[in-house]
Amino acid sequence: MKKIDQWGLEVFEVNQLTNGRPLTCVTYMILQKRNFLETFKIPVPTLLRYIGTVEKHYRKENYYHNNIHAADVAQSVHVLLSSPVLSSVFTDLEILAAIFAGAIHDVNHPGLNNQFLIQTMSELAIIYNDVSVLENHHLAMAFKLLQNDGCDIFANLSKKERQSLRKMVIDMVLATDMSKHMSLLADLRTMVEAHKFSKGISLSINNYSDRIKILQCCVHCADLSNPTKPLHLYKEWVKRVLEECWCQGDKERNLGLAVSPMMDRHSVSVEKSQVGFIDFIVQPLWETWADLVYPDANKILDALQENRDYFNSKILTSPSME
Ligand SMILES: COc1ccccc1COc1cc(C2=NN(C3CCCCCC3)C(=O)C2(C)C)ccc1OC
Ligand SMILES: [Zn+2]
Repeated sequence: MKKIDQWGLEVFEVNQLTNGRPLTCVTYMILQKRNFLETFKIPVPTLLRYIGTVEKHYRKENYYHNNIHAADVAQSVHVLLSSPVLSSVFTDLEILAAIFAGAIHDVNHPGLNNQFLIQTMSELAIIYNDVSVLENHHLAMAFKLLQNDGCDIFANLSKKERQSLRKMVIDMVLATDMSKHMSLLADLRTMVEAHKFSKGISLSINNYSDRIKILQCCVHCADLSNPTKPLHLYKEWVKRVLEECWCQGDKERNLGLAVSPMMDRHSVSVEKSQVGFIDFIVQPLWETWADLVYPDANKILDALQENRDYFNSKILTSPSME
C-alpha cells in the first residue's frame, strides 16, 4: 500500500491481500493519507461500514464492472488530483467528492450496458426512462446506502457542504456515461485551449462549470485508464472486459437481438478492438488531459503509446491483408 500514491497500483494483488475488499482498503488509505477523516470528521467505523456495504453491492460475478474496478478508479482519481499543476486548484470537498464518485461510480453494475437494458426494456430502463440508466442507478444506490444505520459518512459536514458534495458527485458520475464522451472531450479541449493563453503556471478556475468539467474529465479519465497502466495490468483488464462483453453478446444472441459488434466472441479481434479503442476513445481523451496538466501526465501518455504499439504489433496480418 506504499504505492497508494502511484500510477499502476497492483490492484489485483490488493484484492487478494484484502480477501476481496480492495475498495474498502484503498478508499480508507486514500482518505487517511489526505487527512480527510479528520478534516470532515468521518468516524473510521462509519467509513468502514459504509464503504464495506458499497463494496458488497458491487457484483463480484462481473468480470470487469466489479469492486476491483471501483478501487482502481478511486485510486486513479486520487493520483490524478495529486498532479502538481492541479495542486491548490481544488478544495478538499471537491477532492473528497471526486474520490467518492470514483469509488461508487459503478456500484451494483449488472454487467450489461445501457443499450442492452433499454433494448430489453429492463426494470432499470423503465425506472430511468432510458436516460443514463446505469449511471442514475449507481448514484441512487450509493446515496441510498448512506441512509443505512451508521453509514452516513457525511453526517458531520455542514448542510451546504453536503448539498455541494451531492451535486458534484451526481455531475461526475452522470458524466461517466459513454454517450457523453464526445461532448465532454470537446468541452475539455475548449478549456485547455483557453487556458493555454492565460498567464501563470497553475490553473486558476473560478466558476463551477469549468471546475466540475475538469473533475468530470478526471473521473472519466480514471474510468478509461486501463490502457495507460503497466501492460500486465492492462492485459488483465482486457481479458475481463471482453469476457463481460462476450457474456452480454451471448445474451443478445440467445434473445435474438443483434449482437453488438464488439460483443461477439466469434468475430471480434481482441488486438484490433484495443487499437481502435485507444485510437478513437482513450488517446484523444488522455492527450487532452495531458495538455491540461502538462507535463505531469507525460509518462502516462508514453505508457499508453507503448501499450498501443504492443497490441498493434499483435494484429495478425494475413498475406492477403498486406
Ligand atoms: C470499443 O472497445 C471495446 C468494446 C468491447 C470490448 C472491448 C473494447 C475495448 O476495450 C475496452 C473497452 C472498455 C469500454 N468500452 N466502452 C464502450 C464500448 C462501446 C463502444 C464505444 C465506447 C466505449 C465502455 O463502456 C467500456 C468503458 C466498458 C473498457 C476497457 C477496455 O479494455 C480494457
Ligand atoms: Zn467504470
